[in-house]
Amino acid sequence: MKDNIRIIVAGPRGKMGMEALKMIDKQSKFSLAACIDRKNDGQKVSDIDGLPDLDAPIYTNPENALMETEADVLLDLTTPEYGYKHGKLALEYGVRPVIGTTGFSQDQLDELTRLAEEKGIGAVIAPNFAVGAVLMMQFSKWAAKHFPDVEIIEKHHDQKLDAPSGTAVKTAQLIQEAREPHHQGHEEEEETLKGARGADIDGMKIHSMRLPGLIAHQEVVFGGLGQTLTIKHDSHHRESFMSGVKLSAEKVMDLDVLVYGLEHLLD
Ligand SMILES: NC(=O)C1=CN([C@@H]2O[C@H](COP(=O)(O)OP(=O)(O)OC[C@H]3O[C@@H](n4cnc5c(N)ncnc54)[C@H](O)[C@@H]3O)[C@@H](O)[C@H]2O)C=CC1
Ligand SMILES: O=C(O)C1=N[C@H](C(=O)O)C[C@H](O)C1
Repeated sequence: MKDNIRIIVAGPRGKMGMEALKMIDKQSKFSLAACIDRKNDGQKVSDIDGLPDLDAPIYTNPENALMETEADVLLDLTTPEYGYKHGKLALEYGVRPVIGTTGFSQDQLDELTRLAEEKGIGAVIAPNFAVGAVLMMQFSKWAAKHFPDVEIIEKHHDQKLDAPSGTAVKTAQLIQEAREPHHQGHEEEEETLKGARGADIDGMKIHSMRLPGLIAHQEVVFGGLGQTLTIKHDSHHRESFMSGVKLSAEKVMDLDVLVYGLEHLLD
C-alpha cells in the first residue's frame, strides 16, 4: 500500500467534512492535498476559523484542485448534485472518488459505475460508513429470507437534504436481493391522508423522521406469524463513520472498478 495517500476533501466545512479533516490529520498514512469549498479560493485550510491547522489549499474550482494537487483520492461529503459532479470529474482526472454523499438516482450511480470501469479507476460509494450500520443492513438481508414482510424506519437530524436516507434505500435493495418477490399487506388498504404509509420500494414501506437531537438511526422491523424482529442501529456521533472513511480511502487504491457499499471492503 502507498505510504502517503493524498486526499482532497470536498465539503470541508460540513458536519462530515470537519470530522473527516480531523481523521485525516490523525493518520500518518494520509495527507490533505486540498479542499474543495464554495468560498475562500486560494486560502489555506489553516487560515479558516473552525477548520484544523492544516497546510492545504482551498479551491472553489474542483477541476483546478484535481489538476494541480497530485491527489490520489477525492472524498466527497457535499450534496447529491455536487457529489455526482465531483465524482465524475475525479474519474475524468484519474483521481479515485470515495463518496459518502447520499441521494443519487440509479442513473447517476450507473453512470459513475460505467465511467470507473471505462477508465479502470477504483471508486467507492458508501451510503453508510459506519460498520454497525453495514452489519445492520447485512443482518436485515439475512432476516428477509425468513421474514419477507418488512418496513424500514429511518431517523435523522433535521438538516438532512435527502429522504429517504441512502442507508434506507440500500437496505431495501439488499432485502430485495434476498427475498422472493413478495406482496406485502392487502389490496384494500387506502391512505386517507397522503403519505401516511411512507415511501415504497418493491412493496417495502420506508418512513423518514427528521428531528433536532437525532444524528443517524435506523430500525428494520420484520413481521411474522405471532412475532416481530427489529434490527436497529444508532450513530450517536459522526466519529462512527470515520473508520469506514479510512478503510475506503485505503482500499480504493487497489480497486479498478466502482464498489457501492462498504460491505464489499470489509473482511
Ligand atoms: N456515507 C455516510 O456514512 C454518511 C453520509 N452522509 C452524507 O454526506 C453528505 C454531507 O453530510 P453533512 O456533512 O451532514 O452535510 P452538511 O450540510 O453539514 O455539509 C455539506 C457541506 O458541503 C458543502 N458544499 C455544498 N456544495 C458544495 C460544493 N459545490 N463544493 C464544495 N462544498 C460544497 C456545504 O457548504 C456544506 O459545508 C450528505 O449527503 C449526507 O447524506 C452523512 C453522514 C454519513
Ligand atoms: O445525512 C446524514 O446524516 C446521513 N446520511 C447517510 C444516509 O443518507 O444514509 C448516512 C447516515 O445515515 C447519516
